[in-house]
Amino acid sequence: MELDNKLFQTYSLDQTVEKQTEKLKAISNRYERDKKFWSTAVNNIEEKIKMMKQEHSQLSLEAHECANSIPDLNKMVFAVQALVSQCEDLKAKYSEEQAKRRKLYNQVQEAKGNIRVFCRCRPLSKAEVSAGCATIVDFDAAKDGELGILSGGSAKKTFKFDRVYTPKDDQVDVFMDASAMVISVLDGYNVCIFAYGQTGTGKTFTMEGTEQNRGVNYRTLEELFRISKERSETFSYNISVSVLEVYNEQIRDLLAASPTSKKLEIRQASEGFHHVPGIVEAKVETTKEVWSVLQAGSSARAVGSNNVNEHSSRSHCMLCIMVRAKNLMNGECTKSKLWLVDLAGSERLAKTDVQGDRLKEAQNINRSLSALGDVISALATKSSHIPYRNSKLTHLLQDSLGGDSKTLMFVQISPSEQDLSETLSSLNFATRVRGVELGPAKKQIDTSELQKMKVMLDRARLDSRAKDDSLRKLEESLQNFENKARGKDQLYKTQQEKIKELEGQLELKMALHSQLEKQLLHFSERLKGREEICTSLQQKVKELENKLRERELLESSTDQQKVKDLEKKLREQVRGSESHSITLQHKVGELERKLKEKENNSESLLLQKIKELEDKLKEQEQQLACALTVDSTASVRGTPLEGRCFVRDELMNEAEHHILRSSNSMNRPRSQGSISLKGNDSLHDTRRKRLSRNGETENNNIIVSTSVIDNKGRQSDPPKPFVRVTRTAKPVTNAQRPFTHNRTSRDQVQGIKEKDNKKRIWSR
Ligand SMILES: Nc1ncnc2c1ncn2[C@@H]1O[C@H](COP(=O)(O)OP(=O)(O)OP(=O)(O)O)[C@@H](O)[C@H]1O
Repeated sequence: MELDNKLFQTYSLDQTVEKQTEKLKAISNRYERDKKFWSTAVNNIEEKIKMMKQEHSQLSLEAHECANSIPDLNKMVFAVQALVSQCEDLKAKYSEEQAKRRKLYNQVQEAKGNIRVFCRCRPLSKAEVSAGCATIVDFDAAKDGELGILSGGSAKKTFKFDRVYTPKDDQVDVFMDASAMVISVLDGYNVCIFAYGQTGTGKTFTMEGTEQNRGVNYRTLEELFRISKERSETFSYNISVSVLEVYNEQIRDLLAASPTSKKLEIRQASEGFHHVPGIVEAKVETTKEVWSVLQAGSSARAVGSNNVNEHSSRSHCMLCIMVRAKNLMNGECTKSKLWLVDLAGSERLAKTDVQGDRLKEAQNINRSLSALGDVISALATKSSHIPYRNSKLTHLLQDSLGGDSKTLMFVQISPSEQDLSETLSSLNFATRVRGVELGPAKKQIDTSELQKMKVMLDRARLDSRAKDDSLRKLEESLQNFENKARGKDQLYKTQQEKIKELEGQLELKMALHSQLEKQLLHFSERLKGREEICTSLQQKVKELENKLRERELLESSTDQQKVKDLEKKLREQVRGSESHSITLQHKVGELERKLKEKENNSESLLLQKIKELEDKLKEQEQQLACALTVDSTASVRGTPLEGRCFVRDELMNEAEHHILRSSNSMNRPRSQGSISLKGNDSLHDTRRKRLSRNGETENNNIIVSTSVIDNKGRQSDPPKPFVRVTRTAKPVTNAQRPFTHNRTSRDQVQGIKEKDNKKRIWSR
């Protein structure tokens, strides 16, 4: 019990310890989790505080800056307003100045003459030098635009031009003077630059040039792009290029992808604007594109010709640069043309020298060049009719030659004495051209753009309104900025408050953290104490278990020994009882036999006794009858009839018992008396001994013997109240059973016999 108690206590202690450990584990886990959480939270808060402090300092700086910058901003706004108004004024002044500049420029141009002639003399070619050709050109007064031709040895013929270029002057020098004329096309004037002269005098060299020494064409376009870029804020330009060739009075598009048989004709689209429908207008935006376009035209010119130089000298190469300009300030749109023409060779061919196609070519060239001369003559004489349509060349140049346009002529001459006549002829033609007085150039305003200009004007108004709005918005944004600054101040204050709150929270959490650590230490100490108790208890339990095992071992060995001894004794007793039962059975058999004999002898004696008893009975009946008469008188006094009957029955029973007792007393001493003396007593003794040892009573055993086997000899289930008895009765050996069984059967037989005797007695 102690062990059990101890075990139970240890078990309960274990359980409590386990629970406590679990609780402690949970607490420690929770603590660890909380610790981690709080440490991360603390770190986060610290970082946030740092960030907020930084933000705070930044915000405070910004707020200070904002506060400081408010008067500056006000100043800036005023300055911006002033600048806007100044800008408007400047724009107006600029446009006025531009107009004035253009007017003055044109006046200068007009003063110089709208047709300007530059004379350029090529150097002697190698062939000419090797041939020992002498130079007939005098460049002494070239800077003053004077050129002397030494015709024969006598006299020097002088020619005056706008510029005279010596063979030493390069392409840059030539273009520098031409560029002023070129810029006019961007201002909306039609311009024509053409090179006139004898074959091989350097027309193509001046206009096209080479890749290393690029000519007027390329440099013109380059300059146009440069100036258009410069003016990109005030003007937008759209530049396109067409390359044509007039050969044998036929126009050929040199930029066309494939040569067509269809003849290109000149059409008048509007007043002062002629064009060739169907020609390619290549839009160029870079100088690289220009060069590729010019190269394409140059290569196309050579197609179908055996001798490139010959072909180029027999056709007019015309480069048309179309400029669409838009003044972004006033919305003025212009559409102007710049013709750059490399004319065919101007040499006069003798009719007898050439025939056939060559003659036709020469005639066509002469016709076109004389048409050009006629046009110039007409322009010089201010004729009402200018014969532009006499040739394709003049027809194409109609818009850009004379009238409202500006013209520049390069008269190319050879220095060689061999080409003297042709040089003089060219110089005379050039002098004639230079003598032409043109009226003031007229700007080619694009009338179709008038509507657009109106729209532009409206847009400009809208823009000015939008600017006003933007100014208002600027003011509003300034106010917003001020408000933001105030809001930032407010935010700064709230953030400071938040920081304080967070610091307080942090302190609280730190205190909680330290408290939790203390709790953890306390719990860990308790846990250690419990663990020590637990280990000591476990040791005790182990000791007790060992003791218990030892005891169990000892007890089991002694019990086994006892059981073995008892078994031995029991076996011996069983053997003794078996031998005894066998002797008893023998005795019973003898007794039964003797009984039968005695029954036979006693029957006569019984009959006598029965008679005696009958007599006695009769006497008693008589006495009873007398007594009944006495009782009848007594009944009158109140004795119940039932009571009398009872007395009678009692008497009868008594008589019966007497008879039975007598009969038994006669039978039993002989039949059962010896058994009770010898067999039963000894059996009872042994049984009593066994029962007394087992703690049972004799009666119980009797009950067992009667309860286990019924009258019919069948074994029935024992009644429930005797369950314990039947269990204790089990050790009864098999040797005893026949005895009990015999005894009961014998009792039954005895009972039956007694009943028969009674019946017999009563029947008698
Ligand atoms: N100013 C110059 N400096 C150096 N060389 C020049 C100059 N002018 C012309 N030449 C050279 O003279 C030669 C003939 O020139 P170019 O072909 O330009 O003459 P052209 O008048 O165009 O002839 P064509 O009428 O046959 O076309 C070329 O080889 C060219 O390089």
